Amino acid sequence: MEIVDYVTGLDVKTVAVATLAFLLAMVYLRRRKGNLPPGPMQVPFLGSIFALNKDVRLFKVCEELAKTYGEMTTISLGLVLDKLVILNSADVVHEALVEKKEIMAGRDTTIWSFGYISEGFKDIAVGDFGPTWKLQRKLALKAIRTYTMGTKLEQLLKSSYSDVAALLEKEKEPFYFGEYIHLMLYNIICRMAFGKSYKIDDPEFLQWRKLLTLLVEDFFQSFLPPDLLPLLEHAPIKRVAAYKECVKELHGLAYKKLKEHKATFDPDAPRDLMDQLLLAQKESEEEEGEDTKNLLTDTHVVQTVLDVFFAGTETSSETLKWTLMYTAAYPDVQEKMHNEILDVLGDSDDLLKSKSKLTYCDAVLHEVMRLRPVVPMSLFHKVLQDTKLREYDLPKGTIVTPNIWGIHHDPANWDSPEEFRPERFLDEHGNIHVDSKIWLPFSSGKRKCLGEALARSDIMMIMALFFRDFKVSFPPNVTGDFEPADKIIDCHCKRQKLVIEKRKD
Ligand code: HEM
Repeated sequence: MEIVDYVTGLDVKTVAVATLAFLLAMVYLRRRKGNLPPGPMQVPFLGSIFALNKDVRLFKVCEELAKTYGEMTTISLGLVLDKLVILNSADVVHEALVEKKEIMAGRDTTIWSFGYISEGFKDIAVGDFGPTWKLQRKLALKAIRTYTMGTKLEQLLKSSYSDVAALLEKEKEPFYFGEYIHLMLYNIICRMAFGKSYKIDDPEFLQWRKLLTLLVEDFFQSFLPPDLLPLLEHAPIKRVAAYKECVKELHGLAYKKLKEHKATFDPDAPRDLMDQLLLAQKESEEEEGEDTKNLLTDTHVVQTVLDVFFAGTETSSETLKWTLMYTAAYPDVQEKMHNEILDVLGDSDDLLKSKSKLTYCDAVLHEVMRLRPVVPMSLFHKVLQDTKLREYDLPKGTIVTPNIWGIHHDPANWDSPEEFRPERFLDEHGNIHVDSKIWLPFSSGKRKCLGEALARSDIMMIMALFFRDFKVSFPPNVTGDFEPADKIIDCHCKRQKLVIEKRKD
């Protein structure tokens, strides 16, 4: 839809002239000269439109461009992002994100919609590198560890799983399985964040789900007019108003939770992630003095919890969806997983102990995440000081990102990369063997996914319970659609039906 369609009540000529003048000024100011890596032709305002319009999925386009431009490609997303350097080879990604990790740890804080939802980039995922981000990340990791290290995660996962398993058992015909996976992951995260056991039809739970799904599935899939021209934030544009309304509702829910938690907070008995963060806030004030007060304000606490929601639910649930798709397509793999789970876990429910012994299941998960990395272009990084990468100069402020999808599908890294072959992750003794330079679904370096341990524990435990109890297959005469959905930066599974039957053994 054209921007002008959104605008009501303004003289179109005035808007057009003002916009054009503003665009020209922006282009002039944002033009960066220098010795950047090569890339496809760019046109004013529209950037690399001719190369990018070949496929809506940026990761697919970048995979193709890498074949022409090699280890690094520079593209332009027009007015939103003038220059984006894509790192295509495993070696270059390592050099940039690991060897130069301090330099590559920034985030672009010019995108209006990200700034709006994060109340001025006060979260971890889009917050720029600096003392606040460091403290926030450290504390969030500490809080998350209280779940991954002990039995807490296992307990809340089991109860979310059993709610969903009861629903799955009722389904006799092929059905849209994705909804159930979503439900389970949202409920696990809600329980972890707020300690609240929602029933599946609880209005508050449904409200969380509705808002997060709307943001991730709709608003974050394209740029909003103020991302192109910040001034448009104040223009009467319907889509911007809808976004603001959605964010307002989300913040309303989150701050209500904060208020409830503060009113009943007991530092000796933290109940959930929000309490853990409040405790960390209190401790850091005591340990490091009043200075840290401004580093971890209530806004930071709320934003950290929202980060866990945003970053943790879609990613894990999409990974599980892909796992079900691949295991439906490879029944022999599924049987091997089932047998391993019976051997290791049996009828017991000691998931924590068993998880590390499920090596074949773990290899399957690695292979699914290689073939379908759900964040295939990572999150964009900002270069914090002038630097060189190979023969190219990357000035301070350049935006770079690893081409995770490309690296996972590159024949230079993987034998027959398009084949689903979990054994490639097993050594001759049957142990997991992973080269972290070429397997990077969680990215690498300073900004590496904060929730990797949590996601992997979560997914492995759900897999153990699910593949022990259920069998998954495609409906008769269906082979499954493995093409990622038409999303710009996410590798999501298309909505489709599966047959899920309770096992009798
Ligand atoms: C299968 C599941 C997941 C995948 C594939 C995944 C992948 C990623 C990737 C590729 C990034 C970008 C890293 C970069 O900028 O280089 C990221 C960032 C992040 N992830 Fe995950 N993620 C997953 C689950 C989770 C979970 C469960 C959480 C919850 C705690 C989480 C929290 C975050 C946060 C907070 C960041 C931003 C880190 C920062 O900027 O410092 N993720 N994730």
